[in-house]
This record gives sequence, C-alpha cells and structure tokens, in this order.
Amino acid sequence: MIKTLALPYKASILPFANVRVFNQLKAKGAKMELSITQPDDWHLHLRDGDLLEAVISHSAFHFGRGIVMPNLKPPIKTTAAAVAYRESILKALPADSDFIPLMTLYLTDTTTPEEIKLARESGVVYGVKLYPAGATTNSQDGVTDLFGKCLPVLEEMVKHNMPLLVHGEVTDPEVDIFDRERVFIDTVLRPLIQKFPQLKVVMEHVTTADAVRFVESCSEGFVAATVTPQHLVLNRNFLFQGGLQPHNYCLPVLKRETHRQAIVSAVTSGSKRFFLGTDSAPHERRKKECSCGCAGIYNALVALSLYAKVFEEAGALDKLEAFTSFNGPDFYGLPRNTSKIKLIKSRWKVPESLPYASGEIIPMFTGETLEWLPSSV
Ligand SMILES: NC(=O)N[C@@H](CC(=O)O)C(=O)O
Ligand SMILES: [Zn+2]
Ligand SMILES: [Zn+2]
Repeated sequence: MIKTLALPYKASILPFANVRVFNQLKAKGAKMELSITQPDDWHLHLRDGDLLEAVISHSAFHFGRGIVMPNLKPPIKTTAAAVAYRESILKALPADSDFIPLMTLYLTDTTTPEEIKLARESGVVYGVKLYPAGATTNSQDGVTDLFGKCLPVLEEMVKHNMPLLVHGEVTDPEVDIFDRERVFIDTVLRPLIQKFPQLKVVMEHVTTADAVRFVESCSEGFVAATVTPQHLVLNRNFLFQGGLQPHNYCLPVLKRETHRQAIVSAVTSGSKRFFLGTDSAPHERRKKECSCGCAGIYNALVALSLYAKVFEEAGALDKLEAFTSFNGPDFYGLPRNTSKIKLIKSRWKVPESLPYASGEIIPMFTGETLEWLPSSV
C-alpha cells in the first residue's frame, strides 16, 4: 500500500530504481517513479507547542531523521533542555512514526566545556549550533565573540568529535546583507578552521558561490554544507516578483542567479561535501505578513519534490540519493537509513494554507502544482 500524506495522485506506476531505465521511459512519456533510501533532514526547525504539533508529521513522513535546531524561545542551551525537548517531539509524533530527532545545543558566550561533555554522553545531542548574536530568528542569545569567548568549548568539541553547525553570516550592520556570508567566511570560518583543523563544521544553508568554493577547498570529512530547496530553485528576484513576497524571505536571504547556479552545480556534481538540510522554518502567517516579517520558509511539504526537480533538470537524477540520503549520515558518522521512499513523477498541488490551533502556516509554493510526489513504499 502506498501512503501519500493525504495528497491524492493519479498515476499508472512502473516501479523501478534505475535512472537509465527511468530516462528511457521518460522519453516514451510513461509515468515513472524513483525509489531511494529514506532521506534525512540535516537542518530542521520543529518549534514547540502547537506549531510543533502542526508540522511534525510532515517532516516525519518524508525524513528518517532530522537535526533539530535549538533556536526556541528560550533557546536549548543545555543537554537537560535538549533531552526534554526531544521528549516533547517524540510525544508529538504520529503513533506509527519511526522519525528520530537528533538534538542540538545553542552555543552562547557562556557555554561550558562540561556541557559539551554532558551533551556527548547523553547520546541524543549531535551538534552544537553557532548563531552569531542577532544574525537570524531567535539568535539574540547567540555568540558575540567566538574567538574571545568560546575557545575552550571548541577544544572540547574537537575532543568529543562534536560537529559545530554554523549560521554563517556576520551581523555588522555596515556589511551589505548580500555580502554577509562571504564576509563571514573570510573573517570567521577560515580562521576558525585554521585554528581547529580537526573540528567538524557544517556550514548551514549555503547561498553563495563563495561558500561553495570555500567548502570545496576544505578537507572532506571535516567541513561540509547543507543546502535548502529555496536556495536551489529561487534567486533574489523571487523576493519582489509582482510585489513583496514575504513567504520567500529567509536568512541568509536569497542571492542573485549566478550564486544559485553555483549551488546547483555543487550539489548535482556528486560531491560528498553537500547534503540535504531543508531549513524548514514555520512561522504563523501573521508573523510573516506584517510590517516587520520574520525570516523563515516553511518547505517541509515541498522539499523533496523540489530537490528532485533540481537534479532532474540538471540531468543528475543518479546523484540525488547520495545528496538526500548518504552524504549526511556519512559526514555525521551515522548509519544510512535502510528504509526506502518513492518519488512518483506525478503532478500534485501544494495546499494553500495549513491551519492549526494558533493560526495558519503558508507553505512554500503555496497553491502551486509540483511534480515528484513523495510517497512511502
Ligand atoms: N532560515 C531562516 O530564515 N529562519 C530560521 C533561522 C535560521 O535558520 O537562520 C528560523 O528559525 O526561522
Ligand atoms: Zn540559519
Ligand atoms: Zn535554520
């Protein structure tokens, strides 16, 4: 029985997983499906309370595991808080779900090396998140001076092989918002990696050709990057298409077309350094559609369809599975999933709104028709 998350589709399905055969069938205009190892989401915002309850089933349907970001209010700064947050996620999961939340800690100027040790010993914390203070949603408590305040913690992280997950933008208001990732690489990331070559670093949601070049220049296995669907399919024109588009606003902000193309080339090249991280970031509609709207795109429903589209259009469907399902666990030193998921080449309509107890969420590509419908096997 095929389950499709209440998104009905009509298709005469020819099951197979071979991309060459797939292309032959495509040429003949037949309906097609891909079978791939269940993907994981290596950058995910699940929130808490009724927002958590509204979104959890979407991520749990598509992904085996998710690296859960700690930027709650208040942030998840301790292992004890991460353990409690994990419990509330498990409680909110649909009864038949095997989804595994991989927890993270929010790094502050006062995080202690002992906390890193506790995190590693807990067996449920898989990364420590660096938000430069003020860089993005709920980052007020983030780090103000990484090299001045966090060296002992970083040393401890190397000792425990604990990855540092980085929102890579400087916060200096003098720096143009479109340059903040590039400047962060030069002023923070490169010196950091020179100082700690053994530190595992994930540059989250890369948006520029500069980030791609930087990640490719680092040692494989130590520095990697997550890539969101929006930075693969949208450029900055989509922020202003026919008027201001708040649901296309996220941080780092969308960049110009040449940067988008560089990211597409990087992920479809088959490089092991890049893997799936949706940065799915739900906000209640009124917090996006207002005079000072929040950054964050809710893409959990559409992410796999969009990644598949990007790889298909690049003629690289044979590289999709490594990006969605192999490179992430390999980098984190975790086993790959053994279950499978299908992507059916069938048109489906994205819901216009997702109502929940406190309001509604507007999903990315609201009301539009996409191809590649994810379904369970
Ligand atoms: N990406 C975003 O625009 N927003 C994220 C935070 C983040 O990942 O920077 C959020 O928590 O809403
Ligand atoms: Zn971020
Ligand atoms: Zn994020």
